Formats: sequence, C-alpha cells, structure tokens
Amino acid sequence: MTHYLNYINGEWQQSANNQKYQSINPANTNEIVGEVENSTAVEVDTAASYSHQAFVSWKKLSGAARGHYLYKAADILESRLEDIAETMTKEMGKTLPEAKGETARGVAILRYYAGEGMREEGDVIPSTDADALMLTKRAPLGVVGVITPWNFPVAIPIWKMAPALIYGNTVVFKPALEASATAAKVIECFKEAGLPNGVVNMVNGEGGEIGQRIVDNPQINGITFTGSDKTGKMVGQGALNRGAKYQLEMGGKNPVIVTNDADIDLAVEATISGGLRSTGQKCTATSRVIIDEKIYPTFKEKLLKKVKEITVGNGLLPETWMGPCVSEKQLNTVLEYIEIGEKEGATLIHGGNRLTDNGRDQGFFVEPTIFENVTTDMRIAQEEIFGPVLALMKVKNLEEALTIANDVEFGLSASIFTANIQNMLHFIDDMEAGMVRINAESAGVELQAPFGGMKKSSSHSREQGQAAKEFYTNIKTVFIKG
Ligand SMILES: NC(=O)C1=CN([C@@H]2O[C@H](COP(=O)(O)OP(=O)(O)OC[C@H]3O[C@@H](n4cnc5c(N)ncnc54)[C@H](OP(=O)(O)O)[C@@H]3O)[C@@H](O)[C@H]2O)C=CC1
Ligand SMILES: O=C(O)CCC(=O)C(=O)O
Repeated sequence: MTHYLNYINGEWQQSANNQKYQSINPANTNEIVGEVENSTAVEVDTAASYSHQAFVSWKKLSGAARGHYLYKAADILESRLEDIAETMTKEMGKTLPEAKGETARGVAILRYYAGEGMREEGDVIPSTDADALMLTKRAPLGVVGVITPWNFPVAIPIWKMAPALIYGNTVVFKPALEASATAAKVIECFKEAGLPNGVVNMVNGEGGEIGQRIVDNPQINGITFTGSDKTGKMVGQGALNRGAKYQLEMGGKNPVIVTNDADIDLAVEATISGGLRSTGQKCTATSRVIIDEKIYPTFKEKLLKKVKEITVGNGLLPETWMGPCVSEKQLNTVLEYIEIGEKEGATLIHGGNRLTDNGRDQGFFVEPTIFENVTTDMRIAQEEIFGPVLALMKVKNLEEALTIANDVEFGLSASIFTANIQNMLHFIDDMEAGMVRINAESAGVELQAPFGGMKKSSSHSREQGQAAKEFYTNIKTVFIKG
C-alpha cells in the first residue's frame, strides 16, 4: 500500500494531526489502494498562504512560460497513463478502457490550455474619444480553490487546474477522498514538471473540514466545485457571503428522446452507453428514456436484449463492461432508489439486485436496472440516482416528450434520436439543457467546447474550452489617453 502525503509549497507533507484515510477498491474491499492524510483546516490555511505568495511571481510570467510547464506536465502524465488509469480503476471502479480514455483526455486538456498561453486575451473597443485607446485585458483571480468529485478523478481536476494555472492563478486542490490516490499521482506530474513551489497545492481530507475551509479561507479568491447539488449550494452560499467568485457544476437528470422515425439500433446503443457506462456515475448520464409509443415495443425488446449481455465485474478484467458503484454509500443509494421506484408503482423489467456471486461479494456491484411505466411525478424520474438505472417513459409525440424532458429541476445534457430535421430544430430550441445532442448519447464532453447546465445543474457558468476564461479571470477595461 502506498501512502500519499499532502503537497504544499512544493513538498510532500504530513498533516499535523497524523490521521490517515484508506482508499479501498470498490471491486474488492479487502484491497487498500492507497492511504492519504486526513488533514485539518490548518493545512488548508498553510497551503493557501504559500499559494498566495507564489501567485505574485506566477502571474508575472508570460503565458508562454506558464504554458511550457503545462506541456511538460502533459508529457509526464502521458508517460504514466497506464499506471494512473490502473490506479483509477482500482480506486473508483470504472473499467480500464474508460480510465485510460479519461487519462488521455487529461493529457489533451493540459495541451489545449498550454497553447492558450499564446492566444489573445482581450479586445480593442473603439472609444468615443478619438485620441484614446480603449481595450480589455484579463487579470487572474489569485488563489483558486478546486473541489472535485470521485467520478472523473483525472479529467475534472485537470479541466479545473489547467485553465486556472494558464491564466495566472495558483491552486489549492481538494480531491474527493474516494479518488485521492489517483489525484496524488496527477499532482506528482505537476511536481515533476517543475512548477514553482506553491503554485499547485493539494490537501487531502474530508469535505466538511477541508472543502469547508477552502470555502471560508479569505486568501482563496475563487472556488470551482463539481459534485452534489446539496454540497454545491453550501459552497456557493459560503463563497457569496465573503465575496469570493464561485463556479458550481452539479447534478443532472438527463433524458434521451426517441422519436418514431429514429434509428432504433443507434438509439439503443446510445442509451446503454450513455446510461450505464461508468455504472451510471456521470452527471451527464442518461437516466430517463422517453420513447414514442409507436416504436416503444421494438425499442424495449432491443434494449432488454442488449442489457442482458452486459457483464458486471472488476473493471481490470477484459471481459467486464460495467464495474462496481464507487462506495457502499453509493451502492445503498442506488438500491434505495430501486426500492422507491417499485413502491411508487414503476415496473421493474430488468435487474434491481446487488450482485454477490462469482467472487463479487467483496465489491459494490449492482445489476443494470430498467424500469417501465415510469411517470414524471415519481422520484426516480425527478432525482439524480447516479447509478445504472434507466426509467422508460412512453409518449404520444415529440410535444409530450419535450414537456416531460423539461419537467425536472436539472438541465445539464439531453439527447434526441430522430431522422427528421424539424424534430431536431424543435429539440435544439425547446430543450432546457446546457448541452443538446442529436443522434448521440447524452454523456460525452469535448474539452474545447463549453460544458455546463441550465436550471439547478450549474451556477449558470461554463467550464472548459474558451468558456473557462470567464471564470478564471476578471476583465479589466483599460483606457489610455496619450
Ligand atoms: N456532478 C457530478 O459530477 C457529481 C455528482 N454527485 C452527486 O452527489 C451525490 C453524493 O456524492 P458525494 O461524493 O457525497 O458528493 P459531494 O458533493 O459531497 O462531494 C463532492 C466534493 O465536495 C466535497 N465536500 C463534501 N462536503 C463539503 C463541504 N461541506 N464543503 C466543501 N466541500 C465538500 C467532497 O469531499 P469528500 O467526498 O472527500 O468528503 C468532494 O470532494 C451522488 O450520489 C451524485 O448524485 C457526486 C459526484 C459527482
Ligand atoms: O461526460 C463526461 O465526460 C463528463 C461528465 C462529468 O463532468 C461528470 O459526470 O461530472
């Protein structure tokens, strides 16, 4: 078992309280993947203080110089892709191909933002004074607190830290405990890329202690968070109270609409991939499948046939298609929602059980689960489950499908499967979601495009691509008169 320390001011450091957290393998709870510090608020304050000092010279570097460090970190991450992906699979359960894909995405994100150091950062705006020059330029926020979940332990920290750094901010990072060993391996890449001391810091520990102190520490000027709706609200309120800038990415209840002219095989593939890959633990995962009644029987039959072929097991095994839930807590949440669905009167047509046979008794495995006769008022149609559970809903036409699709508090991602251009245009205009996808699954994010949701899914900000600049910088309007 490897022990990972906090990373503060360029050094691996122990927490003063000497308490540890053990990160276990959700496919085999006998295996401890790593041990990290279970730190206190004191370490956050120390990290924030060094980060604040490092900011002074980091922001003075040219964008190209900062980009150089990110290119180096990308190369190191790429050279360790196999090891980091394997740690991810062992630590949070997603299959090895998915973990490798995510780590490769981390490399690509680092390179994208490294290049950003050489791109334009403002506009020239005509002044009403003919003798003046008016322009905008970007100023970094200062120290940025990065609070991340366990479901994308490489991609999410990197899509937050890389833009923070390239625009001249320094970072105090708190990864989710369930993915803390993977996070430490990512931080090793930054260390070995030679970033100046204090520019990137990582403090491990519980959200209520470490995350909360990031929210409250006055030296932290901006906070970026991905996670649950409940915690996100607290983070946003805490930041607002002390005037820190904040950005929140939270839940989803993402629909896929299948119209009567859709390519049914394609829609079935996308429903399975979007809803069940990563064991349904994506904020962009499909959870509601809204199907035209004319094709409903065919769609259902094809879906069931394919879902029955899914192999559930340890994500390191080549034959596994779906890994375990990340933790016992998450497994219990999923099982609880399955019970709620049955009590509410939905019909369970596949799955619904924990899997303990064939050596799976030491893991948090659950069957891929499908309900039908789900109505929009049910909790399984309204609340984020974050597990491999699909709710089938039958509708008469696209109008009804859109009404149901929009009848939730979330608005992150949504898909439609149709061959009709009018249906596509109607969906693009009237679907209340930050990402609308046509003939493609609801999950899936491209690093160069804005990512974020409407309604309760986000703080109405966007991450990734050029959109990241809006959060990690402040605009300065400059007026120069000769
Ligand atoms: N949008 C998304 O991508 C995600 C959504 N979720 C949703 O959230 C549910 C619960 O998952 P969970 O992991 O508990 O999500 P949380 O929102 O609790 O965790 C996300 C991050 O916030 C930290 N955190 C916890 N409490 C606080 C706090 N008071 N102040 C600041 N930071 C805090 C966590 O730390 P730590 O966990 O280490 O204590 C973790 O790093 C899931 O079932 C799912 O519905 C979960 C993960 C990702
Ligand atoms: O779909 C993806 O690749 C990213 C989803 C995501 O950001 C999340 O689940 O938190």
